Amino acid sequence: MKPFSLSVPASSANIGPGFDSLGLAVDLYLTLTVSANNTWGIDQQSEMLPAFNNYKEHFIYQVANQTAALYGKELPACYMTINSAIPLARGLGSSASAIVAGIELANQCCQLGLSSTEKLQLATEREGHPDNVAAALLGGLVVTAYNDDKSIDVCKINQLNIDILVFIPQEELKTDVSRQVLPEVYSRSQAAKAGSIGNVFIAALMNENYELAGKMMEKDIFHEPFRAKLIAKYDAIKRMAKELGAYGTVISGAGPTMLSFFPKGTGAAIKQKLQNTFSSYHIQQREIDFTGVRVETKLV
Ligand SMILES: Nc1ncnc2c1ncn2[C@@H]1O[C@H](COP(=O)(O)OP(=O)(O)O)[C@@H](O)[C@H]1O
Ligand SMILES: N[C@@H](CCOP(=O)(O)O)C(=O)O
Repeated sequence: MKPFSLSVPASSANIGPGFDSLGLAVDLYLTLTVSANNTWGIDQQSEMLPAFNNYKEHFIYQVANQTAALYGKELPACYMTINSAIPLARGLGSSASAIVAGIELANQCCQLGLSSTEKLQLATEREGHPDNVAAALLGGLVVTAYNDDKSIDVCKINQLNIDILVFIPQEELKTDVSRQVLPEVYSRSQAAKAGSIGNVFIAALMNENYELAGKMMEKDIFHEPFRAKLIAKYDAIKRMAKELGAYGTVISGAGPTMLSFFPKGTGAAIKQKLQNTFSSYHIQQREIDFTGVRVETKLV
């Protein structure tokens, strides 16, 4: 096996009304450098990454091992260096990136020849929803549907002429905890309204009508009203971002990170003003990653 490296972007799911459907790939990366070895070795170079005692406990190894086994293969022993700039449990898809990395690790090490569709299928089954994993795999803004037969339909939007700010707090919020506050059922009128808001949101983005898209972003019915209470400065961040010209501000994924869309070219100056007010948050301007997972075999 030739040495290779993998990089997988972070992702922001939902973007307001697209609960479990929309995902936006952002330029924070999980990276793996992998080479064949006599025994397994995992070297984590980022303090953010979760501690482990034995390689068999490592989440990425487990996903890779399970993927290889599904295709009747055994994962060969590797030495793997892992780095990450994706904060854990903040609503930026760290678990989705780790799942995509594990699947790609097995794909490369065992020469599975998996297609994008197969990778998306495996990753969605592991994560439970396709929004983050589709963005991490494909890049861009993905619009997904997870069908009753477990197949996934996906469209990718590559044209977004906006600046993006993310507000990352110090506190973690696990996705499973943040899903527990959501209702099991919605009435027909709520579902119809929530669906129509999502439809207008995507149509407005396609028309580059960002004012309308921003208005729709902030009208979600599926999850934001229930999760807002889990985020300390939810209302204050939305209010100030709007005053400074944001099209719209939403919870990133299951939270607690928030994300704003701003007119192109305005993000950098506005970021500074917001950072001065919300000093407990790490506010970053991020770019959209339009590529998704990358594999590089020409290592120096
Ligand atoms: N690179 C990684 N290596 C190992 N485990 C990871 C990695 N990234 C994420 N995880 C696991 O996923 C958990 C976070 O998942 P989750 O609660 O869904 O939050 P999010 O995906 O929004 O960051 C972490 O606490 C950790 O258990
Ligand atoms: N659609 C999911 C997205 C979770 O994203 P994460 O980045 O918080 O894992 C949800 O809203 O629960």
